[in-house]
Amino acid sequence: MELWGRMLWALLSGPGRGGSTLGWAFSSWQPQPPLAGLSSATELVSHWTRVFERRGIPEARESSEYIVAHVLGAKTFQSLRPALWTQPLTSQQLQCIQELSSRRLQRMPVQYILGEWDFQGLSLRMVPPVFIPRPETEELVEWVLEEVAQRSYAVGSPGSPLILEVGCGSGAISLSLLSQLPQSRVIAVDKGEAAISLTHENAQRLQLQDRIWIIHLDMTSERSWTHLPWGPVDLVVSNPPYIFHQDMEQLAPEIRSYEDPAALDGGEEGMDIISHILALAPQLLKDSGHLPGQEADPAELQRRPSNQHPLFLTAQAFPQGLCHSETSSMQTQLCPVRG
Ligand SMILES: C[S@@+](CC[C@H](N)C(=O)[O-])C[C@H]1O[C@@H](n2cnc3c(N)ncnc32)[C@H](O)[C@@H]1O
Repeated sequence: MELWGRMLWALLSGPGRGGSTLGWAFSSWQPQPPLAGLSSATELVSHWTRVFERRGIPEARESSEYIVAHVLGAKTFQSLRPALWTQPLTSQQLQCIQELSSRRLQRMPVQYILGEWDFQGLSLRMVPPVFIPRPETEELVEWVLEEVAQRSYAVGSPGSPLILEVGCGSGAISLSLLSQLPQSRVIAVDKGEAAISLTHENAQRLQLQDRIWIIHLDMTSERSWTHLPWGPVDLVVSNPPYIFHQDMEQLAPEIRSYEDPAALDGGEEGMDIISHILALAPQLLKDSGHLPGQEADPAELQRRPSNQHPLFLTAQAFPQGLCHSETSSMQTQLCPVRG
């Protein structure tokens, strides 16, 4: 995950921002002949690190280590048995490393190249263009877990809490919550067909399909909320599209070329989806009387220099309403203020 923390900054900095020197590496890339003379994992990592560096690929060493480790059946290079570092690779392995590395030269994110990535200890399938879960989103899961731990529905009550996730993407948030809250149920919605299909696949893969209802739904459509199964919910959680529309062009090639723009583009003020969620929350939440977000002034949210607005709302009243706190250059959070 450390890779992502650093890689993400590079990705979001993008060309022309933060002194990035990156350009479109693949424009000049040509298929390369087999790597005669290179045979061990260590040599291959060094070779591809140099190639990536020369082509301005971010996280050159980490990228090559992940690729080589993956082909050798490990998650990280460090977790490979030391004997494998120096052992000659088969020609099939060499070929495979070359193919995967060529995708990295085309700026494909490592997560898509490997086809899987860990989130909250779960191994999730990753398929373009479904949004790759960011490490910051793990914090959102932690807040929800903290919140649930403080509420009575956390203990012993089957089917509780009932959680709605708006924009489930790969299913990262929903499935993490299900795996850590064995009594909970989740309704996961997304307007992207690829996202819905990947959430289904990840739910099956993790054997969590029995407690999740996955719905293909555009949450901005009028009729959308009349057909929710299981009635009003205890919690609404979302990591909605969050990039200001005018910043979309500035995104790094990894994001711009591979991730679904609909997962990123939050409209002119970055608030399109979040405003919808706040408006709908009284209908969606149990104890519909009180929406913790009522005190959140959308105008104030819009003034925030945010790139990301993860959010969760609960059915319980929080007298102090919502606070906004920025934990990194990447995100603004909405969280309940506790008394
Ligand atoms: C930033 S991604 C978050 C994905 C996932 N929750 C995560 O954190 O990895 C936002 C998701 O919201 C979905 N989305 C965007 N607009 C939507 C809408 N109007 N209704 C439902 N889902 C939407 C996108 O398809 C995308 O999967």
